[in-house]
Amino acid sequence: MLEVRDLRAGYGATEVLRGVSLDVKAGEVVAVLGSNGVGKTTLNKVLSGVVPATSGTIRFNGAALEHEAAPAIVTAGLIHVPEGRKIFPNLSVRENLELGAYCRPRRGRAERIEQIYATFPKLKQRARQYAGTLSGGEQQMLAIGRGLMGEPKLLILDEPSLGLSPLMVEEMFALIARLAASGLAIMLVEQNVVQSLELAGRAYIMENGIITLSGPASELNSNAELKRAYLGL
Ligand SMILES: Nc1ncnc2c1ncn2[C@@H]1O[C@H](COP(=O)(O)OP(=O)(O)OP(=O)(O)O)[C@@H](O)[C@H]1O
Repeated sequence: MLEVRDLRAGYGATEVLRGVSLDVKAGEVVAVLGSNGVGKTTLNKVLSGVVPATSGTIRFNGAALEHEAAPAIVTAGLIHVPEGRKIFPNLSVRENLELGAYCRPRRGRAERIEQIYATFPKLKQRARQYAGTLSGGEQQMLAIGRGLMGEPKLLILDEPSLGLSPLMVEEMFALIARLAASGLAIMLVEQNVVQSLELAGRAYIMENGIITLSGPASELNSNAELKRAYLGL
């Protein structure tokens, strides 16, 4: 579904991605793991058309996306739920959800919102509240719900567990597992290594702008030496 080859990008003279290659197949959960500052968020921003690639290719369901702008990428079904949620605090929960569908036809939008409410009952309870009044966990759910409103074929989740209480982290991973069970392809970019490896089918480990290791998540999870060497666990 997603095929990234030798992707390079950065900010000004600073190259952050130094030739990243990875794949996500239909229906797969793929974890991209790595410590602070290795370039995970930059990768997500390039994949979603926010930061331009300097070279390399991004193919999504056969279409070349490396030169496309964000709206075309969203329309193609590659949707990024950003780190830090980036909800609109002064809009209501429902308005935030509606904005997630801006690339989709109006028809069917109300039904889609009802589907999101069925997945996230708390968002229904708070539909008319300002999004800024939600708890951190609820805001993360809203950000994911807003992403789902765009009808993703592949959902990129950037650090969905960041800043949440341990209980909320459990809830968040359970939610991601439910989304994956529905057949949605997910690229999970996380620092929460153990839970991500338990959920994902495959994983990539990123260090200093390149992928240094990849393989079945269960293999990485059961190899203490690899975890120590690559993930500092
Ligand atoms: N807008 C920017 N301008 C200049 N440098 C940036 C910018 N955004 C990120 N960087 C730098 O790029 C490098 C990679 O950052 P990035 O956010 O992609 O890493 P990350 O792996 O997602 O880390 P984190 O988990 O902390 O978000 C860092 O050195 C960071 O300082």
